[in-house]
Amino acid sequence: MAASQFDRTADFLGLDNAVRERCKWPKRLITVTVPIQRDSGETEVFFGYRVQHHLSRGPVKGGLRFHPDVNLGEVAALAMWMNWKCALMDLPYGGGKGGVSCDPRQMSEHEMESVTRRFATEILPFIGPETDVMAPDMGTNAQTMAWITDVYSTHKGYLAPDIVTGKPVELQGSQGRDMATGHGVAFLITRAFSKLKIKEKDASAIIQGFGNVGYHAARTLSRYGVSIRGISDVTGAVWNEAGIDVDKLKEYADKTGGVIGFPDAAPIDPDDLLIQPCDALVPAALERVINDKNAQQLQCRVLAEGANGPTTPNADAIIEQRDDIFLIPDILCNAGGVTVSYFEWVQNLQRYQWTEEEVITKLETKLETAFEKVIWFSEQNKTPHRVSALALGISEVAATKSIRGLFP
Ligand SMILES: NC(=O)C1=CN([C@@H]2O[C@H](COP(=O)(O)OP(=O)(O)OC[C@H]3O[C@@H](n4cnc5c(N)ncnc54)[C@H](O)[C@@H]3O)[C@@H](O)[C@H]2O)C=CC1
Ligand SMILES: O=C(O)CCC(=O)C(=O)O
Repeated sequence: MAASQFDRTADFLGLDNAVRERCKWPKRLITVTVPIQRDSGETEVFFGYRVQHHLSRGPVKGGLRFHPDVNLGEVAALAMWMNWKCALMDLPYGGGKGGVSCDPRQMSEHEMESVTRRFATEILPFIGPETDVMAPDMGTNAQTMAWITDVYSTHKGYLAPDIVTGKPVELQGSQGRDMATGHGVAFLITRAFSKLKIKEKDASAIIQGFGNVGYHAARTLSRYGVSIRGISDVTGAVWNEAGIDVDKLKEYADKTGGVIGFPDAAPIDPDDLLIQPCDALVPAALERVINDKNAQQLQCRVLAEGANGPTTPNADAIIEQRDDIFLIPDILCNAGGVTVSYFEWVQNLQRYQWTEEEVITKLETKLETAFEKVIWFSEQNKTPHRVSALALGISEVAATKSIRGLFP
């Protein structure tokens, strides 16, 4: 998907073949084995990956994912998308992504810590505040980043908070990073609503995924007055036409392990959830969930891609034919996370902390600028929003590579 989106956009931009090839292929693909002792006493070997797509504009930046489906190809695609996202947001980074193929739902806290520390140790030679700065993604969180900070700092002999972002605030993490991605998704939905003349208090939303991105998107949207009708996670989906109390659902899901069984909403088939009428549909979990089977049936006004790669190219083609869906493409929609990660890195380099208000104000300014650029580009070039966002990101990277030149 990432490669075909790149090819389509590079064709549109008419990229010179030499630059095109240099933009397309990842610089480094690192695969490591991650042996740990499980609580049972048995040894298990996991596979871990880090892909550093390019370092032309600065260190690579991107999350670390723990999920059973993680593989080198997926991580490479996610790293490629990070390139264009960072460039679209005007952040001085290349794209990176990492992951360990493991199932956090089947692991104790101690086993998670062992996997994290061993993975960090294995990739130590390849990371650093000027080369590769990781952050949380699916299945990882602020605690994971704290363990990586500890491994790296112990190795260096001093505290190096700038080695990762998305750390706990107690360890010089940034105010606002935890909510940044979901808050950004919700903020951009309001920008799209304003273009479509939809009022928040009359609007409804459906959210797939109730983790970091889904929960904070739901929470912020409901604070704006949007009614959250349906929410799903790995345990199932729930529906309440009158609106779900997001804080209550969060309390319930934390206690029981998922949304299913929430007493103030009815169960609904997770696939059917995506095709219910709503003003905003937010896929905030997995890839390829909007595909050629359901794209024609979507009944949303705004499709806000909180997840990376939730829409297949076939579904894109269908959505482009429909003029009733306003797409906020992933590299724009979920860019709030990496933007506040950048703010965190800047604060860490300066050993200085900003307030939450400063962080969120700067975040919204950056998101608004990128959003308006994408809309402007689409109006000028009659291109779909995804192509516009990719074109803006890819052309920045191509320009950097061209001007730096190539050693003969
Ligand atoms: N955490 C961040 O700051 C950022 C995350 N993203 C992307 O957002 C997506 C979600 O990431 P996080 O919220 O961080 O992960 P997370 O691990 O905090 O939450 C993932 C959620 O998805 C749910 N889920 C898993 N399988 C599902 C299924 N089959 N149906 C419905 N829900 C399912 C899980 O139960 C969980 O609620 C990923 O694509 C990630 O790459 C993008 C930008 C930044
Ligand atoms: O915060 C970061 O550095 C990376 C976030 C991320 O992995 C993403 O935007 O997909």
